[in-house]
Amino acid sequence: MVLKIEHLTGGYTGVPVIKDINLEIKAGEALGLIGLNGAGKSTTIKHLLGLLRPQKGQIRLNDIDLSRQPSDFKRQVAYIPETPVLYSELTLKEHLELTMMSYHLNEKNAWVKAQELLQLFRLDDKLEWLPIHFSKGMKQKVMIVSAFLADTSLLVIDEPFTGLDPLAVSNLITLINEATAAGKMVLMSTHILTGAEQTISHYAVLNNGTIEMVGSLNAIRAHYGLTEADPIDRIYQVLNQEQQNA
Ligand SMILES: Nc1ncnc2c1ncn2[C@@H]1O[C@H](COP(=O)(O)OP(=O)(O)OP(=O)(O)O)[C@@H](O)[C@H]1O
Repeated sequence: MVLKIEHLTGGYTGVPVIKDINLEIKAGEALGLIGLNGAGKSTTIKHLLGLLRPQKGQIRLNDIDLSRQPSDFKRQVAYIPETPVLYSELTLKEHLELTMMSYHLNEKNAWVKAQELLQLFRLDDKLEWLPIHFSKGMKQKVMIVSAFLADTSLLVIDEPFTGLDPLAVSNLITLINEATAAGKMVLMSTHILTGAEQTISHYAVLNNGTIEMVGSLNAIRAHYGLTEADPIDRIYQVLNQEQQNA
């Protein structure tokens, strides 16, 4: 399996927000999408989820083209949004049943996996709860459980670490590492670089709607003139300086 984003130009109106984006994620790889606020990370993700129509370019998972076979493509993709999206009238159990139906999962096998994930995130005794009873972090955990339950080839994760306690962060990192070890692909947008390095194989830096570079953490350090002693988050200061000089 390979995800290919080729010459993607798009956005919300006629004026493109992202321009000529080229990205590739192979089986077993986790790509970190980084960049300042407004750089175009969420817009790229919205295109990848089929929520926005490209002005130019294409997105393919192997030979499945998103614009031509949207249902086949979307069945291969699970998404963990930055802000949890839950139906107020559905219990946790019903949310998981919805995931099982949407992804055509075998219910018996899926419940075995669901129980493991629920236990990991300490939600196993909350199956009858409605979203109103959940804290922000618990809602985020429901999104995580649903996404890993879906067992798709590609996992798209937007700002995964905000709002989670350290135990949940550590469990999420373990799950992502297990997914890539099993040959799945991950695209993760994140501002929190410390910690992300435990899961991410390479990074793409978005700056003002274009990909400025793709590479390992060391390649990024070299590109932006950072030394090994510099905290990796220093990259944001360099990007900010670049924008001010432009
Ligand atoms: N719904 C929208 N309609 C019009 N323009 C939008 C919309 N959402 C975002 N934009 C614009 O698109 C550009 C890229 O925004 P995007 O949300 O992709 O950035 P981001 O890199 O995800 O930022 P952040 O780190 O703040 O989440 C910004 O200039 C933003 O103003």
